[in-house]
Amino acid sequence: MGTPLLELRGINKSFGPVQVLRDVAFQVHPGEVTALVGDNGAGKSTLVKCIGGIYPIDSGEYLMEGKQVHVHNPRDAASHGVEIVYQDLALCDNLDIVQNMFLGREKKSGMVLDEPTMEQLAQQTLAGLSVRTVKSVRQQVSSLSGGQRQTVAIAKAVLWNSKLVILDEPTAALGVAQTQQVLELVRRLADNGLAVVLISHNMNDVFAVSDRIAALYLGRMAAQVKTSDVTHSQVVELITSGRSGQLGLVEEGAAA
Ligand SMILES: Nc1ncnc2c1ncn2[C@@H]1O[C@H](COP(=O)(O)OP(=O)(O)OP(=O)(O)O)[C@@H](O)[C@H]1O
Repeated sequence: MGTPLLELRGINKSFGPVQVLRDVAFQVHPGEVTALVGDNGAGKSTLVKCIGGIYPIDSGEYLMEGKQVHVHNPRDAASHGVEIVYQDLALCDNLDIVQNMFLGREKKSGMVLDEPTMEQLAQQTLAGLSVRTVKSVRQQVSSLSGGQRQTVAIAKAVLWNSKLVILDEPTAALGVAQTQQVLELVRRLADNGLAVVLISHNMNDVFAVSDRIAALYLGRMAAQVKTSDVTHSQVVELITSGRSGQLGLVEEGAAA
């Protein structure tokens, strides 16, 4: 395996007296989907927010393409090509797809908004992701289905020359067919060369699209394994007890 796109070493994060992340190591490779799994409260969101610059890390190293970087805020993270699609999607219902994709980062031609360029870039991005479910980029977001909204949020994230896209439970609120479409899109992002992190509680989704699985247990990285090397039940064990056979945590922290 080449140099990881993102590598975290020895990450610690506390909120007051509560240590939420302990000595966490995490690697994400370009062209791969890495599933980030763990029980409620394991620390997945906190880890992702540290990667995205929303929470400062207390200690540890953050490397992009092998070089240490300092990420203090979301803008720093974006400058390194990191984009996060949160569960609430942060889309504005009263705006259309183009307006949403460029919200806060509008392109201008002189003093006025460069609508033709933004429209063209939005179309190109959706076409590049082989998205055919959206009829017009001038459609209001309020008129879109849950799956289409997720697609727009993902397209918005890849519009900015991103290298790493982190998706927080993208299929949580979707039906079967829409879940399938979103999973196909997730796979396509990686096949286009992006590094993708997928937070998911759904083992079927994890096994359907991921190349690797990183399992957090009580704020510690229990294991990071190739998906093809493990079974569903091993991953469930890693999630629930931090250990499965030879895999996982050994000393305190593991229930086994
Ligand atoms: N801002 C905060 N202040 C204090 N404690 C926090 C804060 N954010 C998270 N925590 C605590 O950190 C732990 C990990 O939470 P986190 O949300 O990262 O877990 P998670 O794995 O994403 O869980 P879920 O699957 O339920 O979203 C929890 O015990 C939570 O209560």
